[in-house]
Amino acid sequence: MLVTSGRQLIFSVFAIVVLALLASVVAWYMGPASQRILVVFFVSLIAVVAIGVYSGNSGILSFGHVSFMAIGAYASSLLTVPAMMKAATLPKLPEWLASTEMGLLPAIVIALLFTALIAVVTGVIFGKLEGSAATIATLGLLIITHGVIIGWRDVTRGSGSFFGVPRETTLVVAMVGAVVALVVARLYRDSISGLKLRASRENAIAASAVGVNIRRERLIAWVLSAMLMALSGALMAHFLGAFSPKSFYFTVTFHLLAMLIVGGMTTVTGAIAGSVLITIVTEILRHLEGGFSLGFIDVPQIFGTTQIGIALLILFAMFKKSDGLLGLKEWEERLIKFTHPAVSQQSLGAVEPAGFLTAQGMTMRFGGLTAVDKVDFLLKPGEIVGLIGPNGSGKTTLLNMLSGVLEASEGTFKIGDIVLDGVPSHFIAEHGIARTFQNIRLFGHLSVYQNVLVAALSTNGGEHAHGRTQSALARMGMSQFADMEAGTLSYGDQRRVEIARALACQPSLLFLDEPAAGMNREETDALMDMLRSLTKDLGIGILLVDHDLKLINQLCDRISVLNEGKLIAQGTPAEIRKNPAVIEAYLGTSSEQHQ
Ligand SMILES: Nc1ncnc2c1ncn2[C@@H]1O[C@H](COP(=O)(O)OP(=O)(O)OP(=O)(O)O)[C@@H](O)[C@H]1O
Repeated sequence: MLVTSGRQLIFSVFAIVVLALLASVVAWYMGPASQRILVVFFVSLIAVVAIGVYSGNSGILSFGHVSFMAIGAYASSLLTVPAMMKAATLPKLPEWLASTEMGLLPAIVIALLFTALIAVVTGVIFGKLEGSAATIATLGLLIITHGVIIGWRDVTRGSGSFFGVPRETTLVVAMVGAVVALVVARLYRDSISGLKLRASRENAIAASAVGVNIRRERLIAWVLSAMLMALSGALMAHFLGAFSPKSFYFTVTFHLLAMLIVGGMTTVTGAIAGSVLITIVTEILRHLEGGFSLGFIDVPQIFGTTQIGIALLILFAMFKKSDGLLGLKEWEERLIKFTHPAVSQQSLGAVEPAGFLTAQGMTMRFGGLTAVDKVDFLLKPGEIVGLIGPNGSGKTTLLNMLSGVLEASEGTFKIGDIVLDGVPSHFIAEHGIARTFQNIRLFGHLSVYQNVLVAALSTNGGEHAHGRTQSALARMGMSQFADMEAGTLSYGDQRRVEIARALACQPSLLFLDEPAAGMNREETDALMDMLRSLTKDLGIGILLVDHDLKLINQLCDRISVLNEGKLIAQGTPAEIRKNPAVIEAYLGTSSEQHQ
């Protein structure tokens, strides 16, 4: 299922096809040299968008994708090289492979499936890593694959040239391959999976907290991009007719990443622009590399001019346009307004009868510091419980444990009968607990609508996702901001979007970490009315962390008080106001002044 307007996609696909056809016709008229350049461009473009599918959407730069290109090249070549040639050049091949002689299309299909298999295995392993650790792991993949290819002589001819590959990648074949890859990448970007992955790139903790299973989404992108890389590798092999392990190593990795980084990693438009630019620059510099004359001065041969030129372009992009020349939006997203589907709004009440949240002995240690110490806690649907305490008393840490953002050092907690100890936060969101964050965690470069839609799509099986999204935005008074980039909103509006996003999960329990921070008195009062209506109309239970004691006193049915990680009091606002331990630890000498 797609999450963008059909009009944008139709324009995008139309433009891709027209541009590819136009370029092919022009190259056809210009002769064989231009055709060769265009074939290499198309095949490289497939690889660039392929890396973009994973790196652009997940935000994890991959140095290892060229491995899949190599696997595609060797696999499809082994399946297509004539049996006689294999008998002469690869005498130790297993019999079934030695006698196999396929056409290009079936060979590519099998090569892609084989690559997908390897990608599933490596993706599951790498999925455990985050950020730069994941990037370094992909570098390891490149080096290991290269080593395996060199070492597996009986099948690959080791470091020698693998030749005799049928040259079947014509201009038309390369063009069709590129169009397919571009359309797949474009559709993936605005698929449900693509949107969830882009949300996780913006903020992984928040994405998980609204129900996104980040590992699963990364794996999907990894496998899809690996298959596109294999397509590129296979087409390259069948264009060159001969290649070696060196053809799929650092140099090509550098070129492809340069195209992606310079153009813009997150969009298909950026991948195309970067590929065009780097191809043109490479062609120009290749001609100049051997030395040239400016008329009054002869410039001598400078070894590595092309690489230096490309590296300078990367540096320029990093300094001046860190999101790439084309930025973070597709061209059609800039030109064509997204119209939200007209759907009936949905109730935001929990689908299933909600259970109590019960927590016992919750403890969190950070090294020698015990931030939360054996805290018991209860939250029922339909009630509002305040959690207060001086700065650093452990409120946010407790909330993080109960929402799966942090794994407790000790203690157990459950919603209804479902034990939630040690489960990831997307699992907790799927079981009816939604939250907001003290330091706002929106998906800054996604629209307000997309921010909320991600949550709706990731919970309750994604049912009526647009209806829930529109209901949540309407309830928070944010419908008119739906198309704005979330990161551009004012502080107070961002907090409202965060609450709308949490509501779209149809939670039975809602944790709010300082929701009134950054709001003026009027806005805070409006927020109070809204929170009351959530408990009254929808039966949602709210856990409210805030330093605004007026808000807490007026709104909460019960209050729990933490001090230095320990629960020092629980009771109604009236009881808490009179509690001597609270007065001493938190309220100072007089409780009245805080009412
Ligand atoms: N990831 C962490 N690593 C180490 N120490 C941490 C971490 N998170 C919190 N702490 C420490 O745990 C203690 C409790 O912090 P926490 O943020 O939960 O308090 P809080 O009551 O929410 O404070 P505030 O009202 O200022 O938000 C503090 O001493 C804090 O420095």
